[in-house]
Amino acid sequence: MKDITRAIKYFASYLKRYWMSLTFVVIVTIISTYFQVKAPTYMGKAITELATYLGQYMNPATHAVASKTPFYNALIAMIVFFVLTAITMFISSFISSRISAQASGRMRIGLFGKLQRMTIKYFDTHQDGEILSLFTSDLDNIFNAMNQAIFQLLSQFALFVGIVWMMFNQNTTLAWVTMASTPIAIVVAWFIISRARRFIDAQQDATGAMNGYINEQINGEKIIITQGLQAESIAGFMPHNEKVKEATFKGQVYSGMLFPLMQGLSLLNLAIVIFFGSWLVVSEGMDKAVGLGLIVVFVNYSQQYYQPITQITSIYNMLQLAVTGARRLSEVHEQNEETSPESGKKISTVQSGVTLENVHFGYNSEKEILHGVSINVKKGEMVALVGPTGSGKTTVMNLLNRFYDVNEGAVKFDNVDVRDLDLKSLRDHVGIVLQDSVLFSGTVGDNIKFGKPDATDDEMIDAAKQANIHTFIMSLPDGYQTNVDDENSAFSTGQKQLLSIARTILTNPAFLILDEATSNVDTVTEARIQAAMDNVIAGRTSFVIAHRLKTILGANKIVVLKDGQVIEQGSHESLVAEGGFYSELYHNQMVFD
Ligand SMILES: Nc1ncnc2c1ncn2[C@@H]1O[C@H](COP(=O)(O)OP(=O)(O)OP(=O)(O)O)[C@@H](O)[C@H]1O
Repeated sequence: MKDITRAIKYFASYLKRYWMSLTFVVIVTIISTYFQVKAPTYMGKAITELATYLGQYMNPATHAVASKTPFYNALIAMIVFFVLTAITMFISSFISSRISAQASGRMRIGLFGKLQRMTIKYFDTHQDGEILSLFTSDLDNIFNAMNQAIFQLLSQFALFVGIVWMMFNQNTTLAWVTMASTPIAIVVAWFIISRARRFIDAQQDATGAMNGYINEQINGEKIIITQGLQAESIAGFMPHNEKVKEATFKGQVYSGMLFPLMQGLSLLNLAIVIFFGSWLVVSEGMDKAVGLGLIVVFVNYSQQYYQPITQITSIYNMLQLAVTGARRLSEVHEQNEETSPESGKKISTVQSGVTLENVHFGYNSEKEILHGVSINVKKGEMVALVGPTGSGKTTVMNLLNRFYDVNEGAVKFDNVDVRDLDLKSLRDHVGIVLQDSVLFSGTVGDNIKFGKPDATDDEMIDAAKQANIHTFIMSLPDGYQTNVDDENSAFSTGQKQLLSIARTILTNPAFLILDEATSNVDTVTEARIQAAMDNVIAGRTSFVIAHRLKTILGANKIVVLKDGQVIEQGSHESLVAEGGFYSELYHNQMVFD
């Protein structure tokens, strides 16, 4: 019930701007239903008039006065009503499709916009596939429901009410006879739908598990090939496929049963209606022509009567999926967004330095990761952070850029707490080169200009030269115009890092964070990256997280982090002389290098 309230709120928030169009759809649907349920009465009238005409025509006494005009009039009225039904249905379906497309378009924009305002925590705690499925399966389910189910629900409900109303208007006894089998129809439809739904749910679960397996195997394809495990991989796939096949088949069997069964029930009902109708006509001594007309009218209503029951029960599944989708999207919209203070201080450069003051931090309340960390980076200095894996180096970087807020203590730029700084201004002046460099679709030039789209070509080339990547770019078929998606220009990890350094150089950040930018590359590329890093660091206040200690020998200060605490800090020489943890780390690495 909570889900339904949430879904209604979600739909209402997007649909309220279309209230005029929606009201129009409701009115047109009611008019359309009126035409649809009224048409059979003219069909009945046409039959009555035809029977009357034939009676008069056959009788020599009335032969001369027999006229087909009333029959033709009723026939024309019937056709007009059928045509009007079709036209109004088309209008209503056209407008509701437009509303659905526009509303789901807005939902998509709303979701994408929301994601752009979300905290890093959200992305750290949700898988890519999970986020992507909000756009693919959830929004699709919502669109389908809005486009088909809601319109269907409205029109079928109106049809049901209209038919019942018209039947009672025409003949109460026959109306009850037609409706007598309703409970059976509802129970049958409900049983089949709930069985089918169980298998459809099982099918979705099995498909999810199968996709997970495929994803894992594709990611590990290199290991599978090198270890010759292809046959095992296929063997592991088989049970997943089998489960999907079974559940799909059973689901289809049940949902496929619904229409034939309802059709059968409807035909049985038709026979009952004809039987009782004829009995009624005879027992009430009705006029032959009127009685015939009445039976024709009820034959028609009885056929139409089952349609809403079948349709409404069969769209239940679609509605259920849309309710789930709306709940999942509402949950995203309820997530915290990044906050920037009302009139946050703006920064343009680093005047005195960047400091962490007695910082305590944990990603969640159960586990503290940093326990009172204090680091001071003076203006123009390069400070390097080293420490074993899991010691909290990346966490420090996350706090410097305000991806997360500290629990205790403070991160300060020129003695101003980052929480008091304008967030955009902070991000504009902090440049980051991450461990995994990402290229966006577009050209090499677009990628370098990503952070500063209005940069001139000369500025772009200058940044690429400083990043040691210009010569490589010029060797590509289209130089800076080369598309990064082009399969002939696949970029190595090192080249991606150099492009990412060029991108950072172009934004000319006041404070620079380099996160393990030299891991995963060969020694030649490492030397090029080192030179590029030296260029980007020169004259800037910077903070480097490095695993390869020789890349940070020139740092003004090295801070050693262990288990979330600073255990040593000083210059390379002084730390080596101290003979502590750093000294041991350095000598161990020198052996391997
Ligand atoms: N998003 C997160 N949510 C919860 N815990 C996290 C998150 N990111 C990191 N951690 C935990 O915080 C601790 C410090 O991780 P961090 O990534 O800062 O270490 P690191 O020194 O950068 O390690 P490495 O050298 O391996 O990159 C680890 O115990 C890790 O499991």
